[in-house]
Amino acid sequence: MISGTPPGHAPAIELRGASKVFRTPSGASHTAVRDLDLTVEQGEFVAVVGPTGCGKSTTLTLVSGLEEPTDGEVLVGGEQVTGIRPEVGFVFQQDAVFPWRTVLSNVMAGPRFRGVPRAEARERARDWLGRVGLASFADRYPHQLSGGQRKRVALAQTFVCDPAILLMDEPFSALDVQTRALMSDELLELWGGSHGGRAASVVFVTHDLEEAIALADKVVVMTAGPATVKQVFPVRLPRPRKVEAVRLEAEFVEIYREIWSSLGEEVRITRERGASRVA
Ligand SMILES: Nc1ncnc2c1ncn2[C@@H]1O[C@H](COP(=O)(O)OP(=O)(O)OP(=O)(O)O)[C@@H](O)[C@H]1O
Repeated sequence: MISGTPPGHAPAIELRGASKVFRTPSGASHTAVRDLDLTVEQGEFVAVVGPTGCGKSTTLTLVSGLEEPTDGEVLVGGEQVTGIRPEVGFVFQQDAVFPWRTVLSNVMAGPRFRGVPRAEARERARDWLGRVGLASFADRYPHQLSGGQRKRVALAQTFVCDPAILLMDEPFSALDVQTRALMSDELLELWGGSHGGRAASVVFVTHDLEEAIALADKVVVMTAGPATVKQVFPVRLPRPRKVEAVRLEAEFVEIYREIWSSLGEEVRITRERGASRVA
């Protein structure tokens, strides 16, 4: 797996002084993201943590092209983002599966939508179903699967489109702790073999600091809303990693402590604001 942006190449993602102001139904304006600078190098796995409601999802929607920044710039591969781009894949908390389609048909849907001939789409879908351990579930419907299996379908659906960039918004938060650890390991394996073996560039939003450290090359701590980058922590734990094992390493515990003291402060600010609003 090759990671990092080669000289002369643009980073995978760049946000430069990006801000997003929403208009609320009452007509007031709400700044969700303010003056945010963030760079994700090619092949880099970046985890984003921050207090609830600070603007993490909004940051992802700016990169995805679903929303435009009110100010500043958002670039993907050195180009201004003006809409949804084919090389960007998403995995969200809710599974984006079609309930009336079989697992195979769900995984084929992305390539078919992109004009891949049916036979080739089927072959690629079967290949990815094999890689996520669901080869024998191809004919099932989503409601006949467990939460973890549905999440695997969602991963296969995303990776089958060979994304250069992967945006993940709390993808495993609905899963139990054990399944979550398993899925994190699987994600790391799939990521290593993604995008023709060059590894996709990932932005992974999570509330779980352990998950963030176990997965990422760097952890970005956001401020209490409006979101801006407070601090960036490189995670130099060796790869390949197994999340359950890596958690026990002294270096992991050390970096956890450091990031938590940075993040905890923002969580406290957010809580105090909430309390003063209630009061
Ligand atoms: N379309 C919208 N219109 C108005 N306000 C919005 C809109 N989308 C988000 N917001 C507000 O912007 C802020 C940031 O929301 P966002 O979903 O980005 O936070 P988050 O950090 O992802 O939250 P959480 O951790 O709880 O998932 C919140 O106060 C939210 O209410």
